[in-house]
Amino acid sequence: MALNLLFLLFLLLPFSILIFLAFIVRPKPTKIPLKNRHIFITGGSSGIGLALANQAALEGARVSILARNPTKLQEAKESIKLSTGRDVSVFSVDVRDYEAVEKAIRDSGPIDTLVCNQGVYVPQELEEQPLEEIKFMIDVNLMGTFNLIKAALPLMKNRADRGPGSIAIMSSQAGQVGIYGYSAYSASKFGLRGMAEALQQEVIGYDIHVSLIFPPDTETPGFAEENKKRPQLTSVIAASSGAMKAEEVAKKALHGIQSGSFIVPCNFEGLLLSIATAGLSPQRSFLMAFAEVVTIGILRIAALCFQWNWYGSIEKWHSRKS
Ligand SMILES: NC(=O)C1=CN([C@@H]2O[C@H](COP(=O)(O)OP(=O)(O)OC[C@H]3O[C@@H](n4cnc5c(N)ncnc54)[C@H](OP(=O)(O)O)[C@@H]3O)[C@@H](O)[C@H]2O)C=CC1
Ligand SMILES: CCCCCCCCCCCCCCCC(=O)[C@@H](N)CO
Repeated sequence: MALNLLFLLFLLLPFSILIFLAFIVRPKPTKIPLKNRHIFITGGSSGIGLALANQAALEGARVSILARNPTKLQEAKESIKLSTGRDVSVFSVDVRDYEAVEKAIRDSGPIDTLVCNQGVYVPQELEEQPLEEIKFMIDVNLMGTFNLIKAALPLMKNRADRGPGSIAIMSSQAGQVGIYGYSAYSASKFGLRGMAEALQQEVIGYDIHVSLIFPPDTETPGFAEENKKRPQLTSVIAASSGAMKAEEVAKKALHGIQSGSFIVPCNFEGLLLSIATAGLSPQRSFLMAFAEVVTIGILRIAALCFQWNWYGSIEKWHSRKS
């Protein structure tokens, strides 16, 4: 009996510690507003970025968008004007060009929320993929985001009494788990996570909150292109998490950004994936921290089942080929 009680206490220990900690370190919930504040969205002329720009404009934000193609930017500007009645500023810039990025950010005025959403994806097996394509993804997705943040930070830090700021980075579920055909793309997105974890520690003192967004496959013009040449196995494995509409992803992303969450999953599978891969990333919500701690074990089992299933598909695919 005494032994049973001791065992029960032992089991309850992690929960008791958590509840105790909740009382001392109660994290204050941040609300990072959009209304009348400046949000700067890269890749804002298409897909998820365009949906983000639209919804932010609807919420009363001052919106700037940046992308390369000026025609697509103009079309985006007109479509946002039509659906929200608001004017957005457009900047035709390649994120790989640091000087041009710096100039656009300076010209756009003080930024409250920077959304680094530009991204390119060309899936292929590493052995077949030309090095130029690998470098292209690393340069646009990872280095481009370094360029943006490096240019924006000095100005974001000195926003003088404008309330909390935010830096949001568009990753992908392929930035939480490596997927067949995505060696370069996953590397670029995993890289963003390392950067974001370090950056959050560096900028919290200026009341700037970093958010990493992890969408599954999302119906966008870029995805339609990708789908034409995606290896079959990539599609089979990615299907484990279903597909979303750009508007749904944008809605989840804006909600995550406004609540100052570090990890922002977009669908149910994404939530499980985020807990299974939480690692040492920060967590502001006590409720989520609690959920993470109690479900992590069972989610590791689920993760292994997914992996076994994926390796099964890979094996089947090889035996069918030979
Ligand atoms: N769709 C999906 O399935 C998923 C997408 N994501 C991520 O979401 C983000 C947006 O994807 P999605 O909406 O599908 O993409 P789209 O291809 O539809 O749009 C990409 C946007 O980025 C811009 N862009 C691309 N390269 C550059 C560059 N070098 N400099 C400046 N702007 C650039 C494009 O404009 P332009 O070409 O004119 O420069 C366009 O506005 C990406 O980071 C992607 O990795 C994550 C998970 C799933
Ligand atoms: C513990 C339980 C785990 C639960 C489920 C795991 C499912 C993982 C699926 C990963 C899908 C990756 C899609 C990437 C989409 C993308 O980025 C491209 N379309 C290019 O933009």
